[in-house]
Amino acid sequence: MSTQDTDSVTAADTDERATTETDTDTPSSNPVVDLTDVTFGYTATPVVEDISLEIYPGEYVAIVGPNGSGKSTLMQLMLGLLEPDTGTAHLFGEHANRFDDGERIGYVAQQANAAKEMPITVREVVKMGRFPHIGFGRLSSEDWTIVDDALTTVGMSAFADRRVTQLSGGQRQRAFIARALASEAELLVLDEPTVGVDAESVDAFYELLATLNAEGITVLLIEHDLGAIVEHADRAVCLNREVYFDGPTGEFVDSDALARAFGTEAGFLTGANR
Ligand SMILES: Nc1ncnc2c1ncn2[C@@H]1O[C@H](COP(=O)(O)OP(=O)(O)OP(=O)(O)O)[C@@H](O)[C@H]1O
Repeated sequence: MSTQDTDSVTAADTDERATTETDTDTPSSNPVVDLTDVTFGYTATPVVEDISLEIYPGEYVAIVGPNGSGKSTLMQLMLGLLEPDTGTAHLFGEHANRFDDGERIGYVAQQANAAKEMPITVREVVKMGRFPHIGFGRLSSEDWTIVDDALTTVGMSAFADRRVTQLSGGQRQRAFIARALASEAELLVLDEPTVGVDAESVDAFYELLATLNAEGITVLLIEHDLGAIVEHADRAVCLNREVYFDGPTGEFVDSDALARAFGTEAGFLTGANR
């Protein structure tokens, strides 16, 4: 979904907006992520080069590309965790800095890195989602309601008191999505969220993402499984240092971008060589 409900906006509302000098509402057409001519390298050789792309509220975008093609780097540039060598990266209309927008962004890191050693419970993980709102103060009863609602949404209420180290991969990912929901994030960023998650849980996981996206949350993910991307995401950005394709997922698999970006891997990815 990529549009917002504007039916309820009356002509009077529109006039008032037009004449209000201190209008701080963000128009729905403003991009959440806005990269312009971004080039970045860890050394003198760029790993992403001359990337321009915009992601709008409500979109469901998958970044795809072969190993080492710069996907995670691009995501870090989008979030302001890395600074472009040249070009600009904006997040919610400002210089990208994930920490300035902590409450608006839910970041779900790669499964392999997430919570491996965290000796805390699921509820404690989800509670962290409230920290951008309350600092290190105590959670109010309203905050706890938000935490419990987030646990319910991801189907993890029954596991609330279990340590995250004692969860399956899929359950752990749900716990981290619940943390993002508890922070009332507008943008959910997921780096290979289904790595290490069993096949059955993967389907349920994508259903959850679809539900959240239908509720208006912008979803941006890195995913290796092209089948999953075509089935679930609306838009694919295919990267191999440069952008090879940016458009509807349905058009991606049939485009020559797949072969150009992935080379001989392409047949395996689409199942042609299996
Ligand atoms: N911290 C770093 N220091 C130096 N080089 C790095 C660093 N992180 C990544 N690279 C290199 O930059 C290139 C792009 O890496 P990146 O992790 O962005 O690719 P990716 O598409 O996410 O890969 P994968 O699909 O394997 O996770 C690779 O050649 C990688 O070796």
